[in-house]
Amino acid sequence: MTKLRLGVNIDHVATVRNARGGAWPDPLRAALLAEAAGADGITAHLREDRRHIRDADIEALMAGLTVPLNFEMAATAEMQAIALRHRPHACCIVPEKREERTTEGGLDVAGDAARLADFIAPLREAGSRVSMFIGHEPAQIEASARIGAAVVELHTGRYCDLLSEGREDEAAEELSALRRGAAHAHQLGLEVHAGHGISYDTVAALAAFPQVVELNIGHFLIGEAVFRGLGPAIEEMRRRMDAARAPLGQAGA
Ligand SMILES: CC(=O)[C@@H](O)[C@H](O)COP(=O)(O)O
Ligand SMILES: NCC(=O)COP(=O)(O)O
Repeated sequence: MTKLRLGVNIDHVATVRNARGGAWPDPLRAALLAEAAGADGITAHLREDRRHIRDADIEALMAGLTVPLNFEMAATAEMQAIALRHRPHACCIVPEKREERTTEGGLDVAGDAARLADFIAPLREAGSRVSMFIGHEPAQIEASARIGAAVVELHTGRYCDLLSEGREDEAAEELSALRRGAAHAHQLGLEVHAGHGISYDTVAALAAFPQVVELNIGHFLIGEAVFRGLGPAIEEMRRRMDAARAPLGQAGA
């Protein structure tokens, strides 16, 4: 059985660094600490506006990491050239708007399938696993499979927001839709990941989806690190993931 992997997103170490314009805290140092605490991979999103991660961070991560890098990128020519230069383990194609506070929704793969098929082909040929960051709608999942993506990452932000707002019935509906989406994607031969906004309160329900093999978690962990340290914050997330997975017989497998 496949172990549920934890990808730690270190974007918001860079957010803190950039607030003062210097070099501290260093995202690579955070990534190496995350590795030591049991992260199976590191995720970093090089936004077009460079609001957190910068080009030099990607270079440092590529040179310094021993676990795989999941490079989050918009479907632009600039980002494609950067990905082809670095050839990260994975390229996750995300929608991006400069005016958004965070990634607001999933990529419209169904509405832009021909362009995205052409866009991801060189990334695949360069050896990166291509992942589409999408919502749980069947049309988006089916289009991701059709264009040749290896992976889909389901956007869990709405579920996490609804639960933290106490809107439990709506959260339960969203969770069911995510569960159906994970099963549908798996049936189509896609590897299934999930991420965005995941916290200690929301991780168990998502880790319990048997088809999900990777969770990418960042903002909550970097915030929690202020209180308990990055290593312990990650170890507690890992413990909760394994506990949720144990009934499926997949913990530590
Ligand atoms: C795609 C995704 O979910 C993450 O990369 C997230 O977007 C990073 O944080 P920001 O949205 O704050 O840049
Ligand atoms: N792709 C989602 C991710 O990398 C982490 O998102 P968040 O936990 O920072 O919201």
